[in-house]
Amino acid sequence: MYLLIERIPLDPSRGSCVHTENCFVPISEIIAVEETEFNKKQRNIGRWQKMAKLHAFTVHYVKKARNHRWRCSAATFWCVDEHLCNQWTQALKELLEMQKSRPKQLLVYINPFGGKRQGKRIYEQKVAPLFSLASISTDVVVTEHANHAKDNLFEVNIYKYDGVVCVGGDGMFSEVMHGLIGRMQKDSGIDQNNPKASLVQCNIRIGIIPAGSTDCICYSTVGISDPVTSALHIIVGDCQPLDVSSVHHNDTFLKYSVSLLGYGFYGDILKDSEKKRWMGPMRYDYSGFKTFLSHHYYEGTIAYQPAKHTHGSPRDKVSCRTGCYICKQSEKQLAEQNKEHGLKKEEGEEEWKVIKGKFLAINAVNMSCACPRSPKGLSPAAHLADGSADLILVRKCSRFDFLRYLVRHTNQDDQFDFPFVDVYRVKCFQFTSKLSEDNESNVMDVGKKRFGQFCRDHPACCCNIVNSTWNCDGETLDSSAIEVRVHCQLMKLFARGIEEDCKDEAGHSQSSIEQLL
Ligand SMILES: Nc1ncnc2c1ncn2[C@@H]1O[C@H](COP(=O)(O)OP(=O)(O)OP(=O)(O)O)[C@@H](O)[C@H]1O
Ligand SMILES: CCCCCCCCCCCCC/C=C/[C@@H](O)[C@H](CO)NC(=O)CCCCC
Ligand SMILES: [Ca+2]
Repeated sequence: MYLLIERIPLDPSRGSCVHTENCFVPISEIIAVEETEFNKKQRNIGRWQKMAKLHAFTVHYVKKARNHRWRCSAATFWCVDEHLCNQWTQALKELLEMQKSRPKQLLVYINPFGGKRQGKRIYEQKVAPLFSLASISTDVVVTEHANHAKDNLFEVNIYKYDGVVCVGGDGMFSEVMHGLIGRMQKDSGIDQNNPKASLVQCNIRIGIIPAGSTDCICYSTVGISDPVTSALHIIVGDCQPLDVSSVHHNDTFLKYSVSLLGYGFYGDILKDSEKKRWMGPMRYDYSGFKTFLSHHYYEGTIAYQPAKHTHGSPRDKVSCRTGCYICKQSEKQLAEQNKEHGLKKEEGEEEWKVIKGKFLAINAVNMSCACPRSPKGLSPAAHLADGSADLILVRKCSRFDFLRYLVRHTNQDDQFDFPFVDVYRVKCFQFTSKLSEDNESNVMDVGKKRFGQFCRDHPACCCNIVNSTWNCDGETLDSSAIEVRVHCQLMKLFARGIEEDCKDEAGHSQSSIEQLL
């Protein structure tokens, strides 16, 4: 159902400078309806001036602008008949009440130190007024230390909320996600340390108000990193399911990941950049440049099981978009497989592919990982909710070739069209570094551990005999040997995926409005 809003010049004698503009607003994209005090002095109401009393109501609605940006716009409708005005207000309010997916009560966590340290200001100035306009009540926690939000989610009555909002970057989102998923498993008696456990889906949606350094999860699921746009997606009650990878080492749970699990290049950048947090988002440019120059590669073995249930491929030219067909099909396919065979049997039966090599980077991404630095992301055709991850292996190559590969993160060219880059769509994988293989196979050879940082045989070859670290959504992992499994649609966001290109509708008039339906 739509509301047609037609803006017409109120004063025909001045009509030349006030243009007519029509738009259809789906009821689902109305933010609020308010009774309005109509103040004659504020407006030149022309032909209406002689009338005694005007009654008015205002509809606040989502206005879609360029590049997936949403803004809150308003249209005031007025007439002389008070009863008619009340009927309209009432009818629209009832329609809004029927939008059951809209949140009424939210738990908000603000990281005051994420990104440029603007989280608190962004929430107070840009988001809180919109929540209040939409009659959403909130409990707000400004975090005092790392893991505050995560620990808090194990203590509060989460079931009284329609969603949890995090104001911060990917690290803050990760905290809230760990809190929510961990809490759900605890309440259902599921042991997270079991890598084969069937995890319980988390139906409490998370909203991300971007205020971090990369904001990759927000950008990849909404199409823009913009606090007002994200607040509006929360208000209208959008829902985007999301795949989550669990990461284990030797039957011990390490972390969940939704964006990038990166070893080598992205792990090294993260490790170096953590020491430079005071630089803010610039730390990634500094550490990125340094890591690029160091050109370290790492030896190891990867074993993976291909994601046969999904129709897509990482080399597809089409991307995951709102209402994605591939995500829906993959979910159905997985559910059927699990019903027929049971998870353990099915996984046990399928073959593992094994790859040994020297790698500059190993990137496993559950989503495109698009962000302002890389608008198409590390795997442009990755899907948000298809139960698979794209495993990208960048083998040892020259600095120049690696630079060519990195430049393709930022332009339209195919990132996988290089002889030293391979990409696979997988449902699970394991990685062991050469160093840990050697240590395991020859634990008595303590001499190996005593070498300095670089390869003894080839001091200038950049072959690192220490391990790199895994970058797990912007947090480092303690272990280099890991076992990863994708859990299809384990959680949900207040988002709708990236919408197909919508035309630019920016630049509406602020003139008064007459109701036409
Ligand atoms: N009050 C706090 N003091 C210190 N650290 C905090 C606090 N609240 C949260 N954190 C931690 O700060 C880390 C980084 O935060 P956040 O992700 O918001 O910003 P960022 O790292 O700049 O951005 P991005 O993750 O997008 O690169 C998170 O891992 C979170 O655990
Ligand atoms: C010569 C031009 C070369 C330009 C290369 C630019 C490449 C940019 C790619 C960015 C990919 C981001 C992937 C997302 C990772 C997040 O989970 C993580 C947490 O926020 N961010 C980083 O690790 C921060 C990673 C930042 C890397 C710079
Ligand atoms: Ca996926």
